[in-house]
Amino acid sequence: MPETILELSDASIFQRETLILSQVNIEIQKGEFVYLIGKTGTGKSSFMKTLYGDLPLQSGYGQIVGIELQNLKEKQIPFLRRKLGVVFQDFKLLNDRNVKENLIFVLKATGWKDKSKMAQKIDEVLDKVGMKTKSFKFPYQLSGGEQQRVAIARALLNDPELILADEPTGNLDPQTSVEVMQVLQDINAQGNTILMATHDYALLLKYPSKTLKCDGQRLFEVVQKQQQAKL
Ligand SMILES: Nc1ncnc2c1ncn2[C@@H]1O[C@H](COP(=O)(O)OP(=O)(O)OP(=O)(O)O)[C@@H](O)[C@H]1O
Repeated sequence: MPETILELSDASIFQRETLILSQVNIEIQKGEFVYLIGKTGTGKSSFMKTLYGDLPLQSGYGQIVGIELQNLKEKQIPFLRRKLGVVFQDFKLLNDRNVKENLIFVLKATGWKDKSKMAQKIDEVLDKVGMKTKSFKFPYQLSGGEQQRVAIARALLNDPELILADEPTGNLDPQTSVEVMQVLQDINAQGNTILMATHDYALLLKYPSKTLKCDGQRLFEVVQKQQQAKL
């Protein structure tokens, strides 16, 4: 039975009074890897922000990981974020502490108390992204690709039902982008559902998958053939 992790119907996305996207009708099923593409300024980040509760859904229906977006209350946002893993272009690691401490910070903030369980979880997520041996490094001692791997590990800490990655390779060179993408592919192969906003058409061609496109205030699915024709 497919499980719908994300569903929007007749939804509109606004930045204050400005309409960014309208008549959004999409679904993402458990286990899918979905790209979100579109020219700069077409609304990818606004869409992502709506999904993690940073922008209110002002009109239409939306549910994400079982939580309705249109009536989302301020106090439900931490609960929503705990069910999501969010990865940003600029990593957003805390520079004043090492990798392990960055992960402990998130675990504590999300209610974990048992030290041995925390250590076990940290080992597990760092292992998944190939960073187990670097847990004592500070972010500034790591390459961009390594920092993004740690950010992906951090997103995995609470076994998220959906990972939202907003331009995760945007600050990385092409080779490192492929390496980070391979980590995301491996995580997806292990059952994680991923929505990734990207500008990187080389990745789309190398790792074809379901693709949503923002264009002309609309968000719609495109097929790979069309993407290639437009390159
Ligand atoms: N805080 C804000 N207040 C008002 N308008 C905003 C705000 N943030 C973004 N916008 C506008 O919303 C539109 C969509 O921006 P958004 O950042 O969602 O696009 P994007 O597709 O993610 O672009 P990029 O690829 O450059 O990140 C743009 O016209 C932008 O100017």
